[in-house]
Amino acid sequence: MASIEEEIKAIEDEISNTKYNKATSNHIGRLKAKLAKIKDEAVSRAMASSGGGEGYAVKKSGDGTVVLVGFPSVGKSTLLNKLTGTESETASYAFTTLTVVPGSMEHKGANIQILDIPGLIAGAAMGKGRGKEVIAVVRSADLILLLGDVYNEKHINVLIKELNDAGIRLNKEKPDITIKKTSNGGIRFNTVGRAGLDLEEIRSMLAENKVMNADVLTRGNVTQDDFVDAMMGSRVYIPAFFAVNKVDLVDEERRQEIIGDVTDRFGRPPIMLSAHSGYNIEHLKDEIYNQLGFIRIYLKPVGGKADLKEPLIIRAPATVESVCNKLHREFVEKFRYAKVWGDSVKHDAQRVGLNHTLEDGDILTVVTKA
Ligand SMILES: Nc1nc2c(ncn2[C@@H]2O[C@H](COP(=O)(O)OP(=O)(O)OP(=O)(O)O)[C@@H](O)[C@H]2O)c(=O)[nH]1
Ligand SMILES: [K+]
Ligand SMILES: [Mg+2]
Repeated sequence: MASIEEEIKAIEDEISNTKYNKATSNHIGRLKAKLAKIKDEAVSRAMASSGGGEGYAVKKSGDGTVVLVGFPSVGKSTLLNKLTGTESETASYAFTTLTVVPGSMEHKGANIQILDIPGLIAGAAMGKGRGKEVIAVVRSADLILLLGDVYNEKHINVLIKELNDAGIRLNKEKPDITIKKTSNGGIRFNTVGRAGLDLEEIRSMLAENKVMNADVLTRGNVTQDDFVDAMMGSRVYIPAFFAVNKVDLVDEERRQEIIGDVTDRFGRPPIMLSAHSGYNIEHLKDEIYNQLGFIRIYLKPVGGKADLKEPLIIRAPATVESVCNKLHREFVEKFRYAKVWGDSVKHDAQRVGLNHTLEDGDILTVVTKA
């Protein structure tokens, strides 16, 4: 019997050797669904049997959490220390860091949690190295900082593949797909806007998972891969960017070569860093702040003046409810209504409810029951 690796390889080969067209689309969809099933099973089996037990319990804190992901010894801990003043152990040998080390960075009024973790190696999604623990932490990130160094930028594809195998989708919106299993009636498919898929393809993919009856709703142009992800579940969608450390060790020509390489492989240029010399560290802080998508909300007590000096910092999209939750849980429990001045409303002092979405610079008053 073929090993799982061989089975996976055979399906991957068949998918890439089959041209996608009307005649083959159902078959390809079926293969993709089958591949996802085998891979997910292999991953959960490997994870269940690999050591490490509990994983690391790290409480998220602050206004957003960034996880530093990279091969051993690219300088994750050195960078954490530089950004946050933490003292995570650093050394020239691989797997110096064996747990999660949290630090916190103040930038432009935001309090950002940064997590330093053990190095990630090929096979991590299957539990290799500290894969099990590392993947669990990465899945909880609000933002992933992929870190390489000047010697290994070509391996960026390995990082992306491991995260992908672990169900982590980078820089991608979660596709809008609802699959509701039913007890009869076959597959019913509704779509809002131009659908990327047709009923037959959807039927083939679901059949591979032994789902014969379901109501399916998609919005926008979704692909087969998106559909398989929705069907399998447990996928996370996280923004990420790439930085290359230790640029102090190479000349300008090599730097340009690295920038070209990463741009080709990742689709966007990296931030070139030196955690040792501090080169581009301020730029990196700005990038982290921007990528987390913070907005500022100015709070105005009932009958008082708005505090225009110290806004509340929160990630977009933010509703009145999420701001209330950040302030104190009583605000939600005793909520009557809120008043808003700013871009998110048509007129000043507009009354809104908990599910109103706020915009950067809004002024907010929350009125509670006595
Ligand atoms: N030249 C140079 N060396 C660096 C830089 N940043 C880190 N290093 C060195 O690279 C080595 C590895 O650094 P660490 O911070 O331990 O790397 P890590 O990614 O945390 O490693 P693991 O925890 O083992 O995965 C150490 O010897 C650091 O001093 C840098 O900007 N320039
Ligand atoms: K190291
Ligand atoms: Mg380390």
